[in-house]
Amino acid sequence: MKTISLTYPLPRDLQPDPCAIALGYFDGVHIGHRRVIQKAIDTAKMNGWKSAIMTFDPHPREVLGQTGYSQYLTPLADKLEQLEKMGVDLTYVMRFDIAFAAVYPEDFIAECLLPLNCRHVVVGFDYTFGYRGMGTAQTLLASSEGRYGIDIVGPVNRLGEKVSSTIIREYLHHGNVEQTRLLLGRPYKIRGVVVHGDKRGRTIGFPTANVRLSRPYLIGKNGVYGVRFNVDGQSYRGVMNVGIKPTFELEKKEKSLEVHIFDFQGDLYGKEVEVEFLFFIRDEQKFSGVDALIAQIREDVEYAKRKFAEANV
Ligand SMILES: Cc1cc2nc3c(=O)[nH]c(=O)nc-3n(C[C@H](O)[C@H](O)[C@H](O)COP(=O)(O)O)c2cc1C
Ligand SMILES: Nc1ncnc2c1ncn2[C@@H]1O[C@H](COP(=O)(O)OP(=O)(O)O)[C@@H](O)[C@H]1O
Repeated sequence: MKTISLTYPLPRDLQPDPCAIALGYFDGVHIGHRRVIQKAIDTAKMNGWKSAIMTFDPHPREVLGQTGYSQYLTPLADKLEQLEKMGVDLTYVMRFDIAFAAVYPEDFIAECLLPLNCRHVVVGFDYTFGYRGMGTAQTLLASSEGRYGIDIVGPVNRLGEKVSSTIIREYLHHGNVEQTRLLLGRPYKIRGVVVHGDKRGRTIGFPTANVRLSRPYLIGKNGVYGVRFNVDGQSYRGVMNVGIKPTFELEKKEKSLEVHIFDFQGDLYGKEVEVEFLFFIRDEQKFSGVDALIAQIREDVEYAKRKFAEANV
């Protein structure tokens, strides 16, 4: 997949091949997004065009000063990875800045869309674009003048609701990672690097790989999770604590992610790893002492092993 970064106004020397393009922010690349993206891929294939995506970075809400959008389900690099996996030929990453936010919908079509040589545009039914989000699928229809075809993809529903990045974020805030998995079509996954912790893990019999996030991921509810831990091309099962380790009353109340990996021995410091959230086990707790914590971690491990075996994940 080719990735092209664009800023508004677009350069004049673009001479792209004809394409079918899907428009959207696509945080998470969830099953609703996939329907839109797949439509562009299929239309491109049928017509001998390139399949293309136009996405934006950073999130409009981050730029327009609304809160709550500095953490993502798929930070840009993860989004690109998912799009590539789907077989998209070309992704345009449009920088979302103040100048771009002020572009009227009709000008967006004339100045940002048509220069990309798009023959077909695919959007979700509730997609909005341009200044104050005033542009809709209807605007695209009204402005096409036969220059491009349009597909408007209807809502994809799951678990009784319209699949959306917002609802997935809410699920993560409640620790509902199994529901998240259904809506994403894959487990929620973060990437990071293993860093040094307080070296306490090994003294309590449960060494933990402390994972420092490489990208701005949304981390949901504090608590203990059953996870898959991927490193060096190998995949392991394990349990992860997300939280501030209240038992130890540490000065730094920073959120940490620590994975105890089953059937693993070795040194992981400095390694790039992936953690997939598979199921929630319990809330993080403050224990009366280390012995109570160790007893509980033993139970967590037993529970997780049973659950892994039952679910075969
Ligand atoms: C499965 C699991 C569950 C944990 N649950 C808690 C908890 O509920 N409360 C808590 O204070 N710490 C909890 N911890 C964190 C331990 O306190 C932590 O792993 C230990 O302090 C080691 O820290 P270190 O890696 O910085 O040396 C848990 C750790 C694991 C692996
Ligand atoms: N089964 C295991 N799970 C997690 N880490 C392990 C395991 N076996 C060995 N390790 C190594 O031990 C380190 C964790 O030991 P720990 O005492 O908890 O130290 P730290 O406080 O630096 O995390 C990991 O970063 C990794 O290099």
